[in-house]
Amino acid sequence: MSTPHNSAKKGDIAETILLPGDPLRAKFIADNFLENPIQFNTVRNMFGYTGTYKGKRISVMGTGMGIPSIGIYSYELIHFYGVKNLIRIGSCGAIQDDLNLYDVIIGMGACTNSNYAHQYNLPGTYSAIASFELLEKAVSVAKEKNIPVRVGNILSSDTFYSADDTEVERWQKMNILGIEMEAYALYCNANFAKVNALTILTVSDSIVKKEETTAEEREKSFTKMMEIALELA
Ligand SMILES: O=P(O)(O)O[C@H]1O[C@H](CO)[C@@H](O)[C@H]1O
Ligand SMILES: O=c1cc[nH]c(=O)[nH]1
Repeated sequence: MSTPHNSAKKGDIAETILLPGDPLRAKFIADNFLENPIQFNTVRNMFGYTGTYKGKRISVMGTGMGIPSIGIYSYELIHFYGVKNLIRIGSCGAIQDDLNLYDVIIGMGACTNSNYAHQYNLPGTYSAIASFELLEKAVSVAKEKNIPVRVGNILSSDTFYSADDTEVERWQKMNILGIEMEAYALYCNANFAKVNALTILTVSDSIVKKEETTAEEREKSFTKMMEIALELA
């Protein structure tokens, strides 16, 4: 069985999967961290691999950028491939002054400016939250590895380039730590299906301090969040 976006057969994908936006970050993880990785997807160059890490079966696959893209991939992983633990490992723009490049953030919840949750026809707004089980485990792995993490609320934005240059300040006042573009949809899909999801982010740029990393650094050097996520299988 395959889908329009994934050529994997049922059983090719592990119950736990790491989900970077960038498919080349998925390849980097397979090449550098997985034992015996086997590639299960190349459709649209959205590379996906399954291997083992410290003897445990785990997969990694790109999701592309933005809510519609991760919405498709995570839905298929959950409903067609039986994936139970979905861990996004992404980059984000920090919007608090005390966050620096390469800091690791765990998204306990995600706000959004997207309409993704309208599909559920809820009589109110939906708070998209992470799995407590994965969150607790990630925090304890980070402590064991001596990796400082900030746990809090993030923003999944539909825009990378916004027409409104005053909006960041308002999210900042609500104690949002960083802005990325996928977690909200991942959390909606996971909660709707009653499976586990978590988002771990590395600060790739500071929107407030006007500092940024390069594209190559975003692909290859965000290893602290990868080391935490790999232990969650
Ligand atoms: O580095 P990734 O995981 O792609 O995450 C962030 O980077 C992209 C924008 O540059 C968006 O996908 C955003 O969420
Ligand atoms: O979505 C994103 C990702 C990284 N940096 C940003 O400013 N936004």
